[in-house]
Amino acid sequence: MPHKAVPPRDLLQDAALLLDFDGTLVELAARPELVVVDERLSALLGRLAETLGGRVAILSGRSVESILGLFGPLPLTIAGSHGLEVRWHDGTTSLPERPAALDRIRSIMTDFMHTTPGLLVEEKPFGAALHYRGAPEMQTQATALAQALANETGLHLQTGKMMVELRLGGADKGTALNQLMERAPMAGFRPVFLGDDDTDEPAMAAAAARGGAGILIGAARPSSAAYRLPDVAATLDWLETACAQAATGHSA
Ligand SMILES: O=P(O)(O)OC[C@H]1O[C@H](O[C@H]2O[C@H](CO)[C@@H](O)[C@H](O)[C@H]2O)[C@H](O)[C@@H](O)[C@@H]1O
Repeated sequence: MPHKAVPPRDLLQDAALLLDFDGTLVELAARPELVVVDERLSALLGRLAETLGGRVAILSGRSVESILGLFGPLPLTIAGSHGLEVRWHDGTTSLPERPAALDRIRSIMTDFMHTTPGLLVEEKPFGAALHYRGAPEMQTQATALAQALANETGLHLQTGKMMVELRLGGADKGTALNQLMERAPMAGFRPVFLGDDDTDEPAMAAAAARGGAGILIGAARPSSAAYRLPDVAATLDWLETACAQAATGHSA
C-alpha cells in the first residue's frame, strides 16, 4: 500500500474545502445522535468559512436536517443524504423526490429492529438506515434484509460503518462535490476533500480529477486520497493550522 504523506499546511491556500462529518470532524459514537459537536469545532468551521471566502462545505451521509440539528445555523453549504440533497450557503435547497417505497421499508426495518436489542432504525428524508453497532452479531441478517429490500424495490443499497441503508440512487459524494464545484463561491478553485469511509472515495477521486486532493482520515488503506491523517484529533489540529496558514495569504 503506497505511503500517504501528512497534508502540507499550505494546502488550503486558494482551495475549496469539502468535509465529511462522522469519523472526520467528530468521533464515531454508539448512536447517531450521540456524536459531540463542541465549541471548538463550531468555531473552527466559522473561521474556515471566513478565511476561505465561504468555500467550505460539509458532504455527509446524514440528512441536512441532522447536520443542522447538531450544529444549529451554519454559514456553509451542506450536501446531505450521500449527495442527494443540498442546502446551499444562501439557504436555498436542491431536493429530489422521496421514494414512496421508503415508508414500507422503514416499517419492515422497525419490525426487524424490535427482534434484537441494540438495533436502531434511522429515518432519513431519502433513505432508511438500519444500524447494528449496538448488536454487531446481527450484521449478516441486517445485510440480508437490506439486500432483499433493494432487490424488491430497486432502491440503492448503501453500506456504511455498522449500518446498511436503502436510499434513492443517482448520487454519491463524488457527484455532490462536482455539483458544488460548478457554482460560486467554489467554481474555479481547487477542491480539497477530507473523509474516512468507503462512501467518501467517489469524492476523493472527484477532487483529484479536478486538480485537487483527498485526505484520508484513519488507518492506511487503498484510497484515491493523496494524503492521510490518523484520526479526528489530528484532523482538527491540521485544519486549525491550515486555516491559520491560509489566513496569512502566503505559502509556508
Ligand atoms: O458521511 P458521514 O458524514 O460520515 O455519515 C455517515 C453516516 O454517519 C452516521 O452513522 C455513523 O456514525 C454514527 C455516529 O458515530 C454511528 O453510530 C454509526 O454506526 C455510523 O454508521 C449517520 O447516522 C448515517 O446516517 C450516515 O450515513
